[in-house]
Amino acid sequence: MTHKPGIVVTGASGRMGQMLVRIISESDKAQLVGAVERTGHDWVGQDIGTAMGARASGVTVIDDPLEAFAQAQAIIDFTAPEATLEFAALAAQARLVHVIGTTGMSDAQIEALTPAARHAVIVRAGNMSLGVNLLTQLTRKVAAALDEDFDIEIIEAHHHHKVDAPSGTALMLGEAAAEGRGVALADVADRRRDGITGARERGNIGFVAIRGGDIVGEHDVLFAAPGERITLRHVATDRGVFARGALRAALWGQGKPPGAYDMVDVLGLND
Ligand SMILES: NC(=O)C1=CN([C@@H]2O[C@H](COP(=O)(O)OP(=O)(O)OC[C@H]3O[C@@H](n4cnc5c(N)ncnc54)[C@H](O)[C@@H]3O)[C@@H](O)[C@H]2O)C=CC1
Ligand SMILES: O=C(O)C1=N[C@H](C(=O)O)C[C@H](O)C1
Repeated sequence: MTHKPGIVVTGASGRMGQMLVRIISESDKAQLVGAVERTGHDWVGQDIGTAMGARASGVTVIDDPLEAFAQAQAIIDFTAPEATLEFAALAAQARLVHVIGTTGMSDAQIEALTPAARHAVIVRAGNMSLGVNLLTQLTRKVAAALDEDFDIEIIEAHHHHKVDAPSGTALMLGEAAAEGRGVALADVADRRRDGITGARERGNIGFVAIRGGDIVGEHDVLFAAPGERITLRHVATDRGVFARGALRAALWGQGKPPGAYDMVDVLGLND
């Protein structure tokens, strides 16, 4: 019998957590061995399947990540920045593959993952879908082919519960566009527009965030010049695309040397 890597889902009651529990439970390549929620959450102590309104899974939601990680080969983590940093330290101690989908991390928080990546495989991406990771490659190429006559704007739309802006995906696309242009995103990002802003600065990369209803995730990269426009677009209609990508990353990371990776590595999309 082949060994199926054991996976812990952190933030198991969340929108992504529940989708991950479902996708892992249906997979014949991995097994769900743990579900973690924050202390005080109603689901702690309950079977994750039952809490989700499905069949009992035999996995109880607990609030002690260390105990959960002891059973596992990988954790899949779509939670919040502070929680992700805590999990990274624990996953590194246990030498687990840590798949990070959490967005809204500051530069300092991302930098703080570096020590953990010396001991464990970390796969982190603001978007785990195949489509968006292809879109980043296309964005880089189009940005490299066009000059600054083309204003670049990144427009993203998400559900009304989302707490961070711009989205992790928008920032990935912004990085790709900046890389294509040979500039640093930090030098050209235009993230705030309100009031008398003055005319748009040539060469800037603008970000626009829409929040409403149950939008899963939509991203447009607009290249607008006098007389013509190009739009590259990705629309996610089902969180399963992120969860399947994350599971693929957790399996891909098994046996890889410690380090910081992203979905471009997992999907083999390097140019
Ligand atoms: N990279 C990607 O492909 C995607 C990333 N995301 C990101 O994933 C994150 C979560 O998104 P959602 O599931 O929509 O949010 P959510 O709010 O539905 O779920 C987050 C869960 O994490 C739990 N949590 C927070 N702190 C915790 C802690 N210390 N210990 C254990 N659990 C803790 C919360 O109780 C909650 O259940 C966000 O940052 C979002 O932007 C979402 C979708 C795709
Ligand atoms: O919070 C979400 O929902 C999503 N977050 C990710 C992001 O910030 O880009 C990915 C996806 O768009 C859904």
